[in-house]
Amino acid sequence: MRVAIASDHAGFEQKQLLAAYLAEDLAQDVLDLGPDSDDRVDYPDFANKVAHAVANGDAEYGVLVCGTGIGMALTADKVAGIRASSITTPEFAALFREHNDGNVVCLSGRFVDLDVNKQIIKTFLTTEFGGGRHQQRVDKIMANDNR
Ligand SMILES: O=C(CO)[C@H](O)[C@H](O)[C@H](O)COP(=O)(O)O
Repeated sequence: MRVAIASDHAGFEQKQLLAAYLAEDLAQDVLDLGPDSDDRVDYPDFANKVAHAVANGDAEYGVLVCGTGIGMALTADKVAGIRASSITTPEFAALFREHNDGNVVCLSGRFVDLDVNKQIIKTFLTTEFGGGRHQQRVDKIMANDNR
């Protein structure tokens, strides 16, 4: 599976470690869309890179890391085809996949420990969408893409 990942300066350190975790421990094909240093950048520029990679099929899932995960989620979720959320626990990661068919998970590099973010990513990538009643709700969310 191909997973796109990016961060801003606040998420850079964890992004580097999480990209290695994805490749080495979870055996994913990782598309690292930057940045290459912790120089200050604007998170929407990197959220857009990952969101468009997922929306156009270059990657199946996306991972974004900023200070809180919130700014990344706000940006990525505005791209057609994207269901992005800030996630801070593995339990929410499971429900984000099972109920919402989330495709871009947004993490906090400043307030959530690396080990918890690893668990979130693992859960996010291994939990299936539940379908059924959840599908009709996701369809209603995605109808907003055409408005
Ligand atoms: O987007 C955010 C908040 O929703 C992220 O936490 C950013 O990383 C943060 O805003 C960056 O702030 P900084 O003061 O420029 O480091």
